[in-house]
Amino acid sequence: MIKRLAIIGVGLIGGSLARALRAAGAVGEVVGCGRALPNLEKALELGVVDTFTQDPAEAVAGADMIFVAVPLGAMRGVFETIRDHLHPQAIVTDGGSVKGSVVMDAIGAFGTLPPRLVPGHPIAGTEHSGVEASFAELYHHRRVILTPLPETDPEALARVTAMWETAGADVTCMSVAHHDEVLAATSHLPHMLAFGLVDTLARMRENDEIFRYAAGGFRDFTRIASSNPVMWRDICVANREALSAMLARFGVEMTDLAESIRHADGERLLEIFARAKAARDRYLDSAR
Ligand SMILES: NC(=O)C1=CN([C@@H]2O[C@H](COP(=O)(O)OP(=O)(O)OC[C@H]3O[C@@H](n4cnc5c(N)ncnc54)[C@H](O)[C@@H]3O)[C@@H](O)[C@H]2O)C=CC1
Ligand SMILES: O=C(O)C(=O)Cc1ccc(O)cc1
Repeated sequence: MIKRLAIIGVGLIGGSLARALRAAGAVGEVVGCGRALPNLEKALELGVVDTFTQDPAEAVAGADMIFVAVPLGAMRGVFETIRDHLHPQAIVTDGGSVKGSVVMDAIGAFGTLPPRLVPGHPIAGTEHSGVEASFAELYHHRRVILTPLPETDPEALARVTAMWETAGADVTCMSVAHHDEVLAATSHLPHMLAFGLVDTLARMRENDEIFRYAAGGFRDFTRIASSNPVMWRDICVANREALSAMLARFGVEMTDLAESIRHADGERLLEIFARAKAARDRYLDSAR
């Protein structure tokens, strides 16, 4: 049971956690904190938070659990603002999509990694932002990755694990570096492909006509290109090393595919498509 939960950044991710914990009766009071007043007023009106403030230092006062769910570029500033206002037993965790940058931001702000800081990442979301997009079931049967460090307090880790499980999630732990490499491949690269494809087509002269004749495959593939540009700029910058490596690798594979097409190498094309179909079918089976 969390007595006082401070949510810094009451958007899709922060708002959904607050809703889930409230629905489970696992939280006493929820204090929301953010920069945009209309979003905080909406959070209050929707019953996602009990009170709100625009000052993170005020939000964390007396809180036993603090969830930071702001864009990655705002993490360090939030850590610096809350640093001197945390209760000694308070646990700080976050939902940022990259973990190496959050750990570096925490070390930069606190001087050393606080033992009661548990870096985390829910592998769940949508292309929508803001508290109005949040919903209590977002984390049901979805994975949450925690990346504790050797200095992380086991009791803090256990409490954050229990919090996510109460929200309906399955919790996995892994190292910061492994997290950032895996997510570069499975989440950050696909978002780059969607953004890149839609931008390329949008800049072609005939784009009105092209979009008019786009079929379901285009819609499925490009849904994530509607995601928040600020959030994705921050993810790219924060995970630039792993993402650049994945993009370079993918570029080589695309060049190979283009060559096979140019040479009408049907055998090679069948080999690539059959391997990809089998892999996706296996993924869907295991995700069921
Ligand atoms: N959108 C998604 O599908 C997922 C996002 N994430 C991560 O979760 C975090 C939050 O993302 P969303 O909830 O989607 O974004 P969002 O845009 O819905 O919510 C972010 C909130 O943070 C507030 N904010 C921005 N700067 C702030 C600051 N300096 N101080 C206090 N509040 C501030 C904004 O006003 C906004 O209400 C990001 O770090 C993102 O990488 C993680 C998993 C999935
Ligand atoms: O909308 C989708 O399908 C997503 O992939 C959402 C998402 C975005 C960022 C994350 O770090 C995790 C999940």
